Amino acid sequence: MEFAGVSVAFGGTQALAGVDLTVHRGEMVALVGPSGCGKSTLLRLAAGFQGPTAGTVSVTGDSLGYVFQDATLMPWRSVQRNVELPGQLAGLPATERRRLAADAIARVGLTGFERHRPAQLSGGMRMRVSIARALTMRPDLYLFDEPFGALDEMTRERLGEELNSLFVAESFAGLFVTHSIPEGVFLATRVVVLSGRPGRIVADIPVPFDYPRPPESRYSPEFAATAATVSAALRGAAEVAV
Ligand SMILES: Nc1ncnc2c1ncn2[C@@H]1O[C@H](COP(=O)(O)OP(=O)(O)OP(=O)(O)O)[C@@H](O)[C@H]1O
Repeated sequence: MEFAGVSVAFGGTQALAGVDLTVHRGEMVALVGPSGCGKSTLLRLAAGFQGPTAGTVSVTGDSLGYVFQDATLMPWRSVQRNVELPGQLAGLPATERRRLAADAIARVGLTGFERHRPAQLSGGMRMRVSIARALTMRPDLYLFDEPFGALDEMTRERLGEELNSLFVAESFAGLFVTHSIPEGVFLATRVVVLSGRPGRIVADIPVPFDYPRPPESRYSPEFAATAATVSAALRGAAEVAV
C-alpha cells in the first residue's frame, strides 16, 4: 500500500496533508495521533471507500480486511453466518464459504460457538467474530480502526497477543489505529505518529523486536524505551495541534 503526497479536505476542513506512507506485506504499522487528526480517514483511503483530494493512493493485492471499532455483526445471524458474509458477497459457492468461515472461526479460537448469536457472546468474543469475518478472504491488506478500544484491559491484551499470532501466520500488510501507545508498540513493526489536524506524519518509529512477542515483553526496558520515543513524538504532535 502506497500513499504519495496524500491530502484530504472535507469542504473547508483539511484532514490530512502531504502523507507519504508505504506498507509492505509482513509489516504491521500502528497509527497514533491526536483525536481528529485523520487516522480513520487514512484507513478509508486505503480501503478505497473514498479518494484523496490530492496525491495518490495505490494498493496492490486481491483482498482487503476491515475491522471497525464496533464488531458490527448482524444480530440475527449466527457466528457462522456472520463470518460467511464476505464469501457470500463475493458469490462463493456455499460449501466453499462454509469451509473458509470454519477455518477463520478456528483461527480466532471460536470453534464450538458457530451457532451462537452475537448477543450470546462477550464483547471480546464478538470482536473475535469480527476479526474472523475479515479474515475469511485471507486479506493481503488488513485494516484495524481501534478495534479493541471498548474492551477491558485483560481482553484487550489477550486479543493483541492473538492478533500477533495471526500476523505471524498470515503475514499480511496491516494498518492498526490505536490510542494506546503500549498496544501500538506491542503489535507493530513500526509506529507512525500523525500530527494534529491536518494530519502529517511527524515520526515513523521502528519497533526493534522480533515475533513471537511474549506477553511479558511489554515490561522489558527496550519496550519501555520504544514506548517513550513514541510518547515524546506524540506530545510534540499534540503541541503542533495547539
Ligand atoms: N465525512 C466527513 N465530512 C466532514 N468532515 C469529516 C468527514 N470525515 C472526517 N471529517 C473530519 O476530518 C477530520 C479527521 O477525521 P478522522 O475521523 O479521520 O480522525 P481520527 O484521527 O480518526 O479521529 P479519532 O481519533 O477521534 O477517531 C476530523 O476533523 C473530522 O471532523
